[in-house]
Amino acid sequence: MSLTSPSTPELVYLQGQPVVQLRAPDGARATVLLQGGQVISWSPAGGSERLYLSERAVFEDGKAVRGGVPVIFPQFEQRGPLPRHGFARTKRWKLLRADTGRDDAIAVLGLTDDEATRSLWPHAFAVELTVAVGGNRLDLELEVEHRGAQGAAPFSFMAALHTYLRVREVEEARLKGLQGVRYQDSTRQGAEAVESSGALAITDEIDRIYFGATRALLLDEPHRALGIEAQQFPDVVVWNPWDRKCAALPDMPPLGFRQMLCVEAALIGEPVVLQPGEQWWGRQSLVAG
Ligand SMILES: O=P(O)(O)OC[C@H]1O[C@H](O)[C@H](O)[C@@H](O)[C@@H]1O
Repeated sequence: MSLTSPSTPELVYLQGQPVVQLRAPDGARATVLLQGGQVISWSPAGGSERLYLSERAVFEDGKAVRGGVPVIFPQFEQRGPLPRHGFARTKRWKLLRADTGRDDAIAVLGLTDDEATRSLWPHAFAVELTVAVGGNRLDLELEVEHRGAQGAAPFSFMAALHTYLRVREVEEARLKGLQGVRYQDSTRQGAEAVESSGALAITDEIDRIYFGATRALLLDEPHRALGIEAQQFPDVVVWNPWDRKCAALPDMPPLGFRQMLCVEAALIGEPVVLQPGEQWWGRQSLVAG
C-alpha cells in the first residue's frame, strides 16, 4: 500500500480515501478507512498482517470495500427492506478522536443519521466504532444509540463486524469453538443443523449463521493461531465464497478465497430494540497467538 499527503496528523490518503493510521508504541498497527468506518489492516506487535483485504477492493464513496472489517448496520444481508447489509458500510464516517497511549493506539469513528439514511430508515441514531490496537490484540467496540426525542418510535437493528481474516491457505485452517452450536446454512436454503465438528475445516463454500455461540473461538493454522472473542454479539457468521462464487465477485481475485475466512461477530437472530435515549454496545477482540 502506498500512502500519500497527510492533511492532519491523523489522516492520510489511500487511493484517494482518508484513512487513520494507528501505531501503538510497541509497533502494533491498524489502518481504518473513514469510508464504512472500516478497519482494513491490522498487524500485532512484531507480527504480520492478520486481515484480508482484496487486491481488487474498490475505494470509492458509497461502495462497500471487500475486506478488513465492514460494519454491518442496521440490517444483516437481505433480512429486511434496506440495501443488502444495511447502509453503514457504504457511508463516510467521521473521525471523532485518535490517541496514542502507553499501551495502545485508539481511534473512535462515528456515523449519525442524515437525510439519506432517514429516507431509508426513519430514525435518529448515532453509531460509534472504537478501534484499539496494541500488543497482540485488536479490540473493536460498536455502540448504537437511539437519538430520537422522547416519544419517538423505538427502532430495532441487526449488526455485525464482518471480519475478513487472512489465512495462508484456507484448507489448512481449523476453526474451533463452535461444536454443539445450532446454525442456519445459507448454502442449503437456510436448512438448520447443529455443528458436530470441534475443529471445522473449510473445504468448500461455507455460509452459516451460528446462533448463540458463547465460547471464544480459535482459528488455528499450522504456523499460527488467532483467538476470536465477542461480547454482546451472540451470533457468528462463517463465510467463504469458494471458487465459483469468488470468481463471480468483481472485487475479488479468482483465488482470493484461499487467503481469507470471514468469522463475523453478529447480532442477527434476535434484533435489539432501542427506545429513545437507549444504547447498546458489542465488542469483537482478535488476539494473535
Ligand atoms: O458480497 P457482500 O454483500 O459483501 O456479502 C458477503 C457475504 O456476507 C455474509 O457473510 C453473508 O452471510 C454472505 O451470504 C455474503 O455473501
